[in-house]
Parts: sequence; structure tokens; C-alpha cells
Amino acid sequence: MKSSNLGYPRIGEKREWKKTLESFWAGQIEEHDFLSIMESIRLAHIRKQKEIGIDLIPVGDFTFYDHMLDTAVMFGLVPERFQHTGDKVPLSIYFSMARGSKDAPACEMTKWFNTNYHYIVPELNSSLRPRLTENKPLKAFQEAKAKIGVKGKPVLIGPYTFIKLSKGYDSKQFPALILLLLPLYEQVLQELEKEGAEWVQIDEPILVTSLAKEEMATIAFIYQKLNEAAPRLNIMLQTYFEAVDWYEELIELPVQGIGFDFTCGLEENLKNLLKFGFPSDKILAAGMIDGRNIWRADLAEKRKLIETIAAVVPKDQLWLQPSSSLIHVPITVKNERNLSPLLKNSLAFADEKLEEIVYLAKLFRDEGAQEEDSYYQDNQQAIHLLKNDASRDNHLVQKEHEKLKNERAERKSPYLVRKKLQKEVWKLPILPTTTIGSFPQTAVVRKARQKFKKGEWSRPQYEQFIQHEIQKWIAIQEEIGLDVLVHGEFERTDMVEFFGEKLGGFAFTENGWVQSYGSRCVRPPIIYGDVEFLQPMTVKESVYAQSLTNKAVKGMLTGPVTLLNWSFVRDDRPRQEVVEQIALALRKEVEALEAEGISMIQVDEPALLEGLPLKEEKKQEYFEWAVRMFRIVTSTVEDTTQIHTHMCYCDFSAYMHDISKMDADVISIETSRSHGEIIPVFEKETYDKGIGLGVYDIHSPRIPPVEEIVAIIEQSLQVLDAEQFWINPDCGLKTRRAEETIASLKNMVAAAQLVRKRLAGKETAAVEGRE
Ligand SMILES: CN1c2c(nc(N)[nH]c2=O)NC[C@@H]1CNc1ccc(C(=O)N[C@@H](CCC(=O)N[C@@H](CCC(=O)N[C@@H](CCC(=O)O)C(=O)O)C(=O)O)C(=O)O)cc1
Ligand SMILES: N[C@@H](CCS)C(=O)O
Ligand SMILES: [Zn+2]
Repeated sequence: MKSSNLGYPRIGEKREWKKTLESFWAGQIEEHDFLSIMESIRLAHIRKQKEIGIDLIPVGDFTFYDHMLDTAVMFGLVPERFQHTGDKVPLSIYFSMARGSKDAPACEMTKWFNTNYHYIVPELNSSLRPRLTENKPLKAFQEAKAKIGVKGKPVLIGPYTFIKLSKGYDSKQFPALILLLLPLYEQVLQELEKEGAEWVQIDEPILVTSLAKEEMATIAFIYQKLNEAAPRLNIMLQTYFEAVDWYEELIELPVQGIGFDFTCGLEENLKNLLKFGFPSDKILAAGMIDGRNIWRADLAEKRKLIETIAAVVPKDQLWLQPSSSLIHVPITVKNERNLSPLLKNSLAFADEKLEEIVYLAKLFRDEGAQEEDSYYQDNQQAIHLLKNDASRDNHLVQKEHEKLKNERAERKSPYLVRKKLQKEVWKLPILPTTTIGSFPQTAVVRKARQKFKKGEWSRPQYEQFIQHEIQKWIAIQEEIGLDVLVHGEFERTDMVEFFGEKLGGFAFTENGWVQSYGSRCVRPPIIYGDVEFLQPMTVKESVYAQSLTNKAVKGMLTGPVTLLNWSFVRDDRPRQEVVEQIALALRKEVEALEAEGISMIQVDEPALLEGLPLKEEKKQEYFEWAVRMFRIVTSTVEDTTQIHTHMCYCDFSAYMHDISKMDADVISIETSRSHGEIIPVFEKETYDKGIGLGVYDIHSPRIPPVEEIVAIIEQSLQVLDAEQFWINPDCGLKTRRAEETIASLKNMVAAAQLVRKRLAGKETAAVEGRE
């Protein structure tokens, strides 16, 4: 029984990776130094996995930004607007695809399945000329072998997943694209085989989504070809994040191993394994240890599970591994200094998860020595202590939660009634302009927070600083001419961490960073106990901001589903119970805001769609409870209180109908990076509430020209009524610099004014009978 890993976090124990990238982008280090620091980070990760004792160490999982982008670039799939000529793609173009350049908007970025990791969406269109610009897995394999003596397991995204997650083609072109890319995959594998690689891990997570049975024939064709191309190279076909639908077909594929997720997809995958068995000529790679959560595994339970599997698949045909790549968890618990000893001892991040795997594999290889037994005892003791920790229970919260069952969660009046009342109260112009909430989190803002955290600044000093920022940005927004203002979120490190810190039941790490996109990381809080509202969390800043202006200032909080999905959640309670507790707490915040005169309130739910189950048949049930959670938070307010929500980074096209049930008066969604692809949805679907389709991309430093924004607005107005349309950027502006933000927003307001003028002209013309 071998131990294996699927992917190791890139960011480094002290986020060295992130810092190196950002220094390079800022021009503080040269390309040569950048490459050499990156190499040392990459090799350190392999060395560490070797020391932990992993038998099959992944190579080629490292990236300078994102693994989907790497695959596109490896195959020369550089969109025309980046004007790449020649073969090898230079770093400048690689990063322009990710981040945009002065002349070319960035490629779209979206959620990686149901995680908080975002990938760059490859663009496949007929003008592209796919070719192998470099064999990235081969280079990684050679490097690990030459520099550390490790014969790694190269990792690549499989062709089916790669094409499915790309854009720019229609379904009729799908077979042609496969034929175009397959020879390149074959070449990659042949070169790996020639170099002496024994195994290659080909990730096909798309296999856990609801595929039609016919698709399995195409997948069989692909793997037949790949297998024939490099007959001495073993293919581990890797699935993760859920169970597979077509188990019987899958196990017959001409590959030498198949990886299944026995955490998220446990029930279904195990049922299939026990029912249909597993071929005797293949390796079963069992995803045993949760790659998405941070709790120590119960080794007694895992032992039993392995025994169950081993009754079907002989031990020497089994690999033990995490359920997915470990990029979704922090690196090590070792450096945590502020957690309670009980909690710290209950956690396993990437390194500790690999230790669990190595322990279990050794145990089943009958190498369970004395020290391993003490490891087991320690594990069982930790599990026992956590289970019995009374501090996780809050009886008041539990009692309140009980009452929630009978609640209808409905606003006082239906939307059309509210709309009329709100129009009278708010007196907004047509096409109101606003932003999503955050303004630049500059180095000065972060420094201030740091000083407060370290005790160098007193609370009044820090609060005065925050007030000063709010004051500055309220003035800027008024000067720009925005209609609905925000306070700017300067007091928040992160939209999830901030609320976690103020609610009861959450715990925090010091170094528990996880990559979210590119160099940007988040530190998900840990939901440890029952979640409780302790005191108002956002009222002071919102009330202060409102006191500075006659324009409306939106109250701003993060919604319950997002707080749930972007935290590491206790696993001793159903997720639904946890989210209900969060919703109850947030409702108190909404009520506190309203009581203090803040009657336009945005409850952000960017992770609501991300949490959608990967299987079609589970989606409706999810929507029902997720939508209900939003309504629990927002339904007790007056009709004149305008509830906004915001979502980003998702493909909304199939879900506007469900989203409408949230009953938010106004929604803002990201669209500009997907270049307006959602717009056709509104040709078919009626959406009657207020809506802002983001008019410019906030991930790029590029300042969108007025005409470009006008065109996007006009495009939206082809399908949406001007009376319902709002004008806003795609998402919050915390990652942008102040100058960029101001320049972009000025263009946005100018664009809104131009379109308003055009609409007014049209109205006059209509009155005068010219139209
Ligand atoms: C909307 N998005 C979010 C997602 N998930 C979240 N949990 N939160 C989100 O907002 N998912 C989808 C998207 C992803 N978008 C982003 C956008 C931006 C970031 C980001 O900027 N992350 C920061 C870290 C944020 C943070 O907590 N900053 C702290 C400072 C922490 C720090 O770096 N400290 C330094 C010292 C600082 C100093 O001395 O100057 C240190 O410890 O070394 C803060 O603001 O105080 C990032 O830098 O990556 C993430 C996701
Ligand atoms: N209000 C948040 C939403 C991000 S999704 C922000 O503006 O950063
Ligand atoms: Zn957003």
C-alpha cells in the first residue's frame, strides 16, 4: 500500500510565493531572480513531502499563477489580443493573460468547481494554433529527479476537463477540439515515458459532475489514445470533489489506475466499489483524508474504511492519498501560536494530512512500529477531547435555533409593492451608480491594522484612522458623482474573517493562508462552536459614513452562505444547522443597522453559487436552503428598506430564476470579465428586480475607457429595462490602487451620464412624436 499526494500548496509557509510574485510584478526583482526563488520554493515542497515519507510525490502541480492557465499556455492557447508570436510564451504574456495589460483585457476567471480557488478560463476558438510550447510536466519531472533525486508523479489536467472548462466554442466543435488537443497530450506523455516516468496523474474532476452516459464513450476514446501513445507510462486517472456517476464504465477505461474521493463522495463511491468491484489490473487510489477541511482524521474510522476497501482491492493494489489537491488547506499547524491547545491539537493542515496518510499506509504495510502506535493514541485522544469539549455548545443559541423551523422568512410585501415605496423614498436617478463595497486596502491601511494588532496603536487611535479613511472616500465618491455610496470596508481584513472575529463560535489561525486566485490569499476562519451574535459589527462605521453625506450609504455585510462556504466548518453538526445559526446572528445585525437609520443594506453572497453541489440532482435542495438563509437574514426589515445583494466569479446563466427567489430588491453580479455572456439569459428569462451587471473588471489595473463601458451598458439595456438597471463595477475595489479606482469610477459615471442623456433624448423624441 503506497502513500501518494495529488498536489501541494504553492504559497509557502510564510507566503514566500505570493511575496515573490508581487515583488516581480512591482518590478522589484528581475526575471532571473524571480525564477530562481520560485525554483527554490518548488524544490522545498518536494523535499518536504519526501521527508514526510510520501511515496508518490506530485510534480508539475506548482505554478506561477494557476494550473489551468499553465495548461493553456503549454498548448500555445494564447488569445489573439495578447499578440503572441513564436513558440515559447514569455512571462509577460503569461501574466497579461491572468491580469490584463494596458491593451488587452485579462482572460475570464471563475470558480474551480465548488471551491474558493479561481482558475483562468482558457479561450478556445478557431483562430488558435495549438502546439506544445513547452512540456511543463516533463520539466518538473526532470528537475525533481536531477536536483533531489525524486522520481515524481507528473500531474496534468486531463483533456476532457480542460476542454469542458474552457470557453469560446460551441458544442458542435467539441469533437474537433479533442482531436486537435489529443496529439499534444500524446506528445507530453511520450516525452515523459522516454524520460523514465512511471506514473502520470491526469486530473479529470469533471467526471464527478453530471455527465451524460454518451460522454463516457468519448472519454474512453481519449484514454485509449493516451494509453496507446505511451504504453509503458502508467496513467492514474484522478477524480475528486464528489463521487463519479459512471463507475462501471470508468473502471473499464484503458488506464492503469483510478483515483476516487472517499470523503465528499464516500457513500456513493464506496457503494459502487462494493457492488461492482474493481479490476485486478488497476491501482485504486483512495482519497482517504479530506483535502478540503482542516480537522484531524479519526484514524480508527479511517482504518475501518481501508479494511472495507481492502476486502475488495488487495492491499498492494491500493494507494492512500488526500481526497483532492492540498491547495485548499493551509500548510502546517506547527506555526500556530494563538490557538487553544485543544483546538490546535485537533487540526491537520497539508503537512499533517500527509503524515496521516503515511501513517495509515505504513500501518497496512505492517510497519506499524512502537512510535506509530503512540501517534495513533495521540490521534484518538485528540478526537475524544474535541468531541467532548463543552465550550462548543451554546444553549441559548441552540434554543433560538429551534424556533427557526417554523419561520416563513418573507418580506412584509411583495417586490412590486416595495419597489413603488422605495422609489418614493430613495428618489434615485435612472441608472443609479454605485460600487460593491470595498475601496483600496492600501499599504497604509494594512499598516494601521498591523499597528493596532501589535498594540502600537490604541483602539481610539485606530478607529480615528478608519474614520479618516471613510471621510476621505465619502468625499471622493461625492466628487466622482456616484449616487449610492459605501463606507469602504477599511476596518476589514477580509469580508469573512472580519465577521468571524466579531461573532461567537469562530477561531482564527495566524498563518492558515490558502490561495484564492493568483497571488491573493485568504485565511478562512474556523467555525468551532455554536455561532452567536455578540454585538453590532458594522453599525458604527455605517452610521458614521451616513452622517457625512446626504446621499444614501449602503450598509454592508457578508451573507450566511458565504460565511459558511469560506470558513472551515465544524464537522460534528450538519452544515445546515451551522448556517442557520449564522443567519440568525446576521439578522440581528441587519435589524441593528435598520434601527440606526441605515435602510439600504447589502448582504453579499458571492459564495452562494460556489456552494452549489456538483450533481444536478442535488442542486434544487441546496438552492432551497441557501435562498431561505438569505431570506432569514433580510426579511424582517421594513418595505422601504432596500436590500441589495452581490455575487461574483460564477456562471449565473442557468440560475437567475433561483437567485430571484432570494427576493433582494437589487442584485449586482459580475459580468464584464466574461464579456457580457450572461446578457442573452435575460432575452429568455424575465428578471423583474433591480440589477447591476458589472460594467468593468476590477481584477485588472487597466482603466476601462468610457466608450467601452457605454457599450457594455447599452448591450445590457437591450435585454433589461433601464428602470431596473444599476451601474457598478464587477466586485469590490480592495485590490486596486486609489488612482486606478478613481479614474475607473469617473469613467463609469461619465458612461452612465452619456447613456442617461441618450435615454432622455429618446424620451423627448418620443414625446415630440419623432419616434
Ligand atoms: C471576494 N473574494 C473573497 C474570497 N474569499 C474570501 N474569504 N474573501 C474575499 O474577499 N473569495 C473570492 C474573492 C477573492 N478575492 C480576494 C481579493 C483579495 C484578497 C486579498 O487581498 N488578500 C490579501 C490578504 C488579506 C488580509 O487579510 N490582509 C491583512 C494583512 C495580512 C498580511 O498580509 N499581513 C502581513 C503584514 C502586513 C503589513 O505589515 O503590511 C503579514 O502577515 O505578513 C489585512 O488586511 O490586515 C492578500 O494579501 O493576499 C483575497 C481574495
Ligand atoms: N463587499 C465586498 C464584496 C466582495 S465579493 C467587497 O466589496 O469587497
Ligand atoms: Zn464580489
